[in-house]
Amino acid sequence: MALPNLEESTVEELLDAEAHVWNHIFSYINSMSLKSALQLGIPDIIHKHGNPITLSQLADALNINKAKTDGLFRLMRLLEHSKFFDKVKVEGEGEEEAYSLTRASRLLLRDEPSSLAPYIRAMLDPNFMDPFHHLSEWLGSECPSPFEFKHGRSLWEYAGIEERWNQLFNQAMANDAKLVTSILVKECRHIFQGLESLVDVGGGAGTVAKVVADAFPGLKAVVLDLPHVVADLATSENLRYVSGDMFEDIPRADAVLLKWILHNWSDEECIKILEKCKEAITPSKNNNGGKVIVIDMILKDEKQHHKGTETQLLFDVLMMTALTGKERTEKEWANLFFAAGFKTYKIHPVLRLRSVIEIFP
Ligand SMILES: C[S@@+](CC[C@H](N)C(=O)[O-])C[C@H]1O[C@@H](n2cnc3c(N)ncnc32)[C@H](O)[C@@H]1O
Ligand SMILES: O=c1cc(-c2ccc(O)cc2)oc2c(O)c(O)ccc12
Repeated sequence: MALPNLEESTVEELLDAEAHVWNHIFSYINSMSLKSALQLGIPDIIHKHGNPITLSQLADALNINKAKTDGLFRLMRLLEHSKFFDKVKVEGEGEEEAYSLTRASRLLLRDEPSSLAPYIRAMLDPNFMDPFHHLSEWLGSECPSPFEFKHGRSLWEYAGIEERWNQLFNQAMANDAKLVTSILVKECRHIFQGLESLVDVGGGAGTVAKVVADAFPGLKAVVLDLPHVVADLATSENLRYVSGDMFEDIPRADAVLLKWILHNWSDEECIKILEKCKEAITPSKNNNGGKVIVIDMILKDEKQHHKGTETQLLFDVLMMTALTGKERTEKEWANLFFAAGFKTYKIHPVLRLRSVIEIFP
């Protein structure tokens, strides 16, 4: 195939290439505009207003400097373009326009059970974004990750000493867990039905374990996580926290859950974790147990130009930047499962970009 040559390109092709570069350079303005809208509380204000809100009503509610109303208009115009807000006609003097929420901005509401607001706040915090400035230097270094290159210690060590960072990270994870679990208990009942015990390894604050234990009476859940995550969390009737290290010991149970764990780690580390999980599971007593349940992405074939491919590739670079992990294709997953001694697996592609994978010894 001939290489694209700028001298032989049409004007149209040249300008397309320039726009492509500009969009990539400035895509952070999308993130920062979203962050500002959240900081200002715009989604909550529109929601509280009850009806679509005009620009002047929004400016009044925000109590901004009135001379900056045009700035607010321009911020809203970009976010409307990115489908965070809709503009609708309202009755009034003349044909006034007003902003309403979209499904995406409903996910930013403070009191929405599946709100992603804390997730956005964490991920767009300068401390979280810093390691991405060091990707190229890291490639020439001996350091395990750009995160460690920037912060001088691994993500888990850093979380153990930087309490504000730890809180932001755990809240972001709990945020995602809420959204995922609301889908899991609807779409994946057959995976949990009949289990009497479940260990959520690296289960964070216990968001998933709590909802699953409540949704399946008779199931007792244990959350295993590092001391700085679970130290102060209270045990309840069907949920217990264990502080420990999954590379050392995992409490025994009918099934083990690994949500957003394996993509944090290298192949060698994953095999060690999976071997520990295999030791922990009680062979099935015909109660649907004796398995490990993995929730992670399965990389789509890049050549198919699947709509979610970009998101999956972004997560892959995220895992490389934050930790020593990666996103994996089905073949790469299968290799890990077999290397750890598992015999079969079953994929349930119920979460669009992520899958629930049951693996059996
Ligand atoms: C990406 S978070 C996922 C949290 C949760 N599973 C979820 O999806 O919301 C990874 C979790 O693994 C925990 N973790 C890291 N190293 C661990 C270890 N050696 N033993 C147990 N948990 C660990 C972290 O503290 C963190 O809570
Ligand atoms: O969504 C995330 C984000 C991170 C993350 C981002 C930026 C940093 O400087 C550190 C970490 O880490 C995640 C993670 O480890 C995971 O398993 C799932 C999601 C995310």
